[in-house]
Amino acid sequence: MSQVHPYRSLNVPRDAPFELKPSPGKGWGAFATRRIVRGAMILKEWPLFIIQKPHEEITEVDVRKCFVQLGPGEKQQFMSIRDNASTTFMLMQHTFAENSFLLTGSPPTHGMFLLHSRFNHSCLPNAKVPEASGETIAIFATRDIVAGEEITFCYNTDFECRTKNERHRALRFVCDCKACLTGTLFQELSDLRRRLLRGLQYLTHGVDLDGKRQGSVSPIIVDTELRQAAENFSIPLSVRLVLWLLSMVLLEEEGLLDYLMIERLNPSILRMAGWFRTESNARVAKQAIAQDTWLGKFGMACRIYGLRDVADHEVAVILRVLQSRG
Ligand SMILES: C[S@@+](CC[C@H](N)C(=O)[O-])C[C@H]1O[C@@H](n2cnc3c(N)ncnc32)[C@H](O)[C@@H]1O
Repeated sequence: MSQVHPYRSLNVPRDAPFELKPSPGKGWGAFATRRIVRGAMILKEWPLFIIQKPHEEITEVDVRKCFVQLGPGEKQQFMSIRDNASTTFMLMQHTFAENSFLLTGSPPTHGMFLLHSRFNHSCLPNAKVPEASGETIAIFATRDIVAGEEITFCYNTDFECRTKNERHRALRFVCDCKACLTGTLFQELSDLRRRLLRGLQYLTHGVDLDGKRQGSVSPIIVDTELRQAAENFSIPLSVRLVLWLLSMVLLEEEGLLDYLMIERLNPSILRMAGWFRTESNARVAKQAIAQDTWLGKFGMACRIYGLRDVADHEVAVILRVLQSRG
């Protein structure tokens, strides 16, 4: 008689729109049992326990201290978690590291989430786990998901600016999503788009993804003058608006511009469009924002690309102050 897999003992809520089952090449995963519409919450979960420490400082002793305080059923659930559904973890510290999520707050807090950590990764996911602002985390559908489809989210927050090789190095496993399939046109374009997005992020934020100025190894912005303009925020407002809108176009083409990302980025774009003080620029910026599509907004904003604005100096000063405050 075949043995029941330990994951069968995990408490998936009865009304949850997914089931756990094997996902070829990825251990187990979560699969939709019915249609899930974009924006729907798929699962909200409380942690089994939390540890208030930076990730790299969490030790075996820390995890064991939490483990001994669990009830018998909870202990059994913790012990059921496998390394990619097959082998048991050698150390509890490893179980925690692979199956925990960062919760916002200070000091940094990590929670052990038994169900959220059963969802596999994709660089082109159909769901997202937004930054948590409390003890719970939740996963939301970022597009319509059909019954039977695997539900995935992206494990890292900056992957939209990382090429396939960079992503695989960070993941330590090989993803086989559409953006990772070597030898395809989509994959080649995906790498180009994500590399370009990293450059655009540098130009608009004045720092790289890690919040630091670029080093001399593998520079993102090669042109020294342009790099310095980015770093001291002296890029004109008209250029800044076009760069932001180009980022939105590229994210959309890549299939990453979900409603949560729009909610996060759009306020900055709207604010920026309202900063113009040269009347002709302000008019075009307003027209750009009024367009229905990101490509339309970008195309319209290009009409003022490179033009100076009365607000340029003031904007540079504000952005420098904001950056110095972190
Ligand atoms: C947090 S677990 C996810 C659930 C896991 N598949 C399981 O069976 O318990 C993360 C591990 O799942 C596997 N995995 C997740 N996404 C994957 C993907 N896109 N391709 C291959 N393996 C993946 C990797 O082994 C990874 O270390």
